[in-house]
Amino acid sequence: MTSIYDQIGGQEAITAVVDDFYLRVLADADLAPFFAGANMNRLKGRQVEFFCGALGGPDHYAGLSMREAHRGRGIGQAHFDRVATLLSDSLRQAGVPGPTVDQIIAAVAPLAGDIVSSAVPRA
Ligand code: HEM
Repeated sequence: MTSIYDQIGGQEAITAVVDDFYLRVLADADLAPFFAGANMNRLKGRQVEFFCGALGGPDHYAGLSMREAHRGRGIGQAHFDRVATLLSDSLRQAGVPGPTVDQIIAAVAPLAGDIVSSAVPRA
């Protein structure tokens, strides 16, 4: 069976989606503060590698585990859900078919267990 990675256009497509995704994240007043001081180019590179591996493509991800990367950042479930919504918007914008978008969001949803560390979303 063709991987989601191949279906959506491989690394080039994922790079475009990740670029668009972080534009949306940084434009969101609730999410932007989490990324103050982040090296966005490095983060984008890691995110592209992470998604390539997670969606069935080549796995060159050498970054931190999801738990290590997000520990102590006070990320609530509402923040996670907002990030998932923006990712979904970027995927649709890139022309990824709805059912495939749903599959991708379903694949990342369980990561909340490692990423969310605060029950109460930060105001
Ligand atoms: C689908 C969910 C998510 C995935 C797949 C993901 C993936 C990643 C990856 C791959 C890294 C880089 C780790 C490294 O440097 O080795 C990272 C870092 C980070 N993530 Fe996430 N993340 C997700 C959700 C979130 C959410 C919901 C927030 C906050 C609202 C967030 C905030 C951050 C921050 C602040 C960093 C560190 C940036 C830096 O200073 O380098 N992430 N994430």
